[in-house]
Amino acid sequence: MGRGRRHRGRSQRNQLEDSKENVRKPLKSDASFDSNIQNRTWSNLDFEEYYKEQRIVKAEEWDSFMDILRKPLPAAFRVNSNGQFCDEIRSILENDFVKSLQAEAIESGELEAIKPLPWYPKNLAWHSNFSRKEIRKNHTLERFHEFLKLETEVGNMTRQEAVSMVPPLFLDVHPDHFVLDMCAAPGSKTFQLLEIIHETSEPGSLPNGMVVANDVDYKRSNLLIHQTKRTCTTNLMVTNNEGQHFPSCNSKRTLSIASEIYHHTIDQLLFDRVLCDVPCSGDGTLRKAPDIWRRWNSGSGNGLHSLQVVLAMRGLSLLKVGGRMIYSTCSMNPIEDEAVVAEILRRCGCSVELVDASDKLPRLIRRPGLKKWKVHDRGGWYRCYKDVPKSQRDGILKSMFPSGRSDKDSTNGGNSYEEMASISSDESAEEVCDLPLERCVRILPHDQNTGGFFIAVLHKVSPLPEIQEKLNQRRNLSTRNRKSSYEAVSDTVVTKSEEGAQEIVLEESSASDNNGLKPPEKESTSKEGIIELAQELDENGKRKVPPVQGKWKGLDPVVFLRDETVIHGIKTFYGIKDESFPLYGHLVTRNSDTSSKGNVKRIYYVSRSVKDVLELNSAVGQKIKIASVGLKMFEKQSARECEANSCSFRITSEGLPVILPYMTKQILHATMVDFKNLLLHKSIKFSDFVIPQFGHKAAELALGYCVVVLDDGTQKLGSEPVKVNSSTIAIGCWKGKASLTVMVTTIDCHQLNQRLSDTKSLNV
Ligand SMILES: C[S@@+](CC[C@H](N)C(=O)[O-])C[C@H]1O[C@@H](n2cnc3c(N)ncnc32)[C@H](O)[C@@H]1O
Repeated sequence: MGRGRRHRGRSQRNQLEDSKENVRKPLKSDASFDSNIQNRTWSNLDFEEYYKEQRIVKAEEWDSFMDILRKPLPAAFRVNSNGQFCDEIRSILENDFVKSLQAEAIESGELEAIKPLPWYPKNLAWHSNFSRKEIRKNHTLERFHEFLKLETEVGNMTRQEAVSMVPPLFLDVHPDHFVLDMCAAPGSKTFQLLEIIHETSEPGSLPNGMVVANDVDYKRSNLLIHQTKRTCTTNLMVTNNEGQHFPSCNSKRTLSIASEIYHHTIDQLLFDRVLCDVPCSGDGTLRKAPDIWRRWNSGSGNGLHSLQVVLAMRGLSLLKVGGRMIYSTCSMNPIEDEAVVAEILRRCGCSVELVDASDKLPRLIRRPGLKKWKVHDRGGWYRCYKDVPKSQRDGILKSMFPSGRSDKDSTNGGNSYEEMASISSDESAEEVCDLPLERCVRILPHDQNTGGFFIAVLHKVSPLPEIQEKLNQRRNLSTRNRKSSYEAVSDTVVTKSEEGAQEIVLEESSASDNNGLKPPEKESTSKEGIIELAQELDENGKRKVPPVQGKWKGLDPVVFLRDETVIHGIKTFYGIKDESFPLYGHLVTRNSDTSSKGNVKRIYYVSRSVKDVLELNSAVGQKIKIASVGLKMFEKQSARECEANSCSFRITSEGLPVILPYMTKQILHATMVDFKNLLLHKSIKFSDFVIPQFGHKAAELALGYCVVVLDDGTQKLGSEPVKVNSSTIAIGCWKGKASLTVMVTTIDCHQLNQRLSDTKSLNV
């Protein structure tokens, strides 16, 4: 059991393989050069000229900087802190692999042992540096590689670039926070955020907070959904809005008739924390994506600057006063980094502060943000905006310069926000920004053998200036049509105006297999499909609750399951009491036909926080485009299985850890020997169990889904809920007429069996 368990179907694996950028290939060592890579170009003169001119490192460091960029990136991975076997895995890394590899390194003088990242808390993140050739030659490395492969496959470990692990650690997330991850796919940082949200939760208890993981790109969101499945969380909503237009769902502002009909407890969606990890040119990832050497030019950074500004501004609008936002990129380019931060500080005036994060993660080597830089395009270098010819001003914006001023601004004195930044006294010299940009965090590859990264921590101290809110809206509108060089942006979905809140679009949409996710399509604009809720009156002249339909074409609607027969059937069969684990109001489906005779196949459980946001979203006319929500907890059994019992839904592997503490029926307690036999043989006749009483108890259960809990001596048998703690091990099984059959994937059975063999402390 535990959060680490999940199924992984073939189609999902194929999707993973099909994915393109930013998604790691499964466990081929990053450090391995195959002949293909060796033949690639590992230089780009424009890149060298650009960064020399920007002085991102001192002249005497230049060679070390360039040398490391041409070396492959060490593989980095994290032990999932919510995984059930987190402590065991860390101990295997520290005591088994580190020691064996160190001994061998001393003997041969060649190998570098795997190492924990010194700045990552609790020794939970590691990196290793070896090639495939070395794996083939060394038995311990081969064993380590297999271990990493298996633990990643079953969800106990995650591959993630070291520097990409930093932003969630700077965000200071608490379990009761509402967190928005604005540009979230493929989801490695979302995974970390969820781990923090769940950090202090006892098994079965749900935190008050939640994460909204948004990404405009449907395919990449699908990867995120797959990746975060392993967290077994009910506190996640995956959305497909454009970040710069992410709705705040202000139900007070929208004159929505729907808000009279839908009950909602929060009246606006504001966040305690926002992670704004924007699309960028990505030259900090050169070591893992050497193709960038060939493609690099200064235009990509310039082309993304304004999108990055509007994304960050929207993030700040959605942030609660007192909240914190991280702006981050994996680019080393000041136009995408400091220039964006300077522009948002100018726009927000005193309402937003740049936080000095130098006391955070003291062992992480970082450099201060730049205070001066220049802008480059095909026409050459510009030191200030007034040098930019009129013909170039479409592409080169004044916000890209350290002062953020045009010539005209400086003669007129600028506006009150822009006065915060000034140009140096010598007008003809290079501009220097006097905002405290040194508080930004630059991570350079040669400092600790990583990729490059940029982070700014922002604190909202008061509401954004009203004028700025209006400007944001105008700028958002104008960027809506502007083409960005980032390919994902070309996929933008046209969103509706505020009036959309009054409309519900009646679009036919059928059930899909992936929590409502289907290929992306535009929000439906079919006129025939739109009905005004005001027209929907019943025979007594009262407004009827509208039929729930999908507003977003291509995505199934999220519908609360209200069917008493289904809910009662589940509660009775599994012995779940409402007061301990409320189902009503927390179950949703992605199919508008929720009658018991209808074709509801999957039922998702949502936390209280997610429920509140869903209700608010209904009230404002479904402005949030929801790709996936909650945790798949129940799945319809096959027709033959259904015949067997009164409840036609079985519990999913990912749902089991959450619901098990509240189940009082369909539970068996097995000794180690019978438990291991089940994992090994998958199906065992009642008469063949080693402990005959176990076989008898199994035979007495109702036909259908049941749970087998490994008995560690602490369980009281009877109708009490199972005493679940972090070391409880349980699997879902099918109780047939004569046998018990395991309903867990082969790889999960294998991994669990191995873990049980390794864990000597368990009672056998
Ligand atoms: C640097 S990646 C994010 C990586 C992610 N935070 C992680 O840790 O796995 C940037 C993401 O922004 C998304 N994106 C691009 N334009 C966007 C927009 N206008 N709104 C929201 N997401 C956008 C891209 O699809 C891409 O997945």
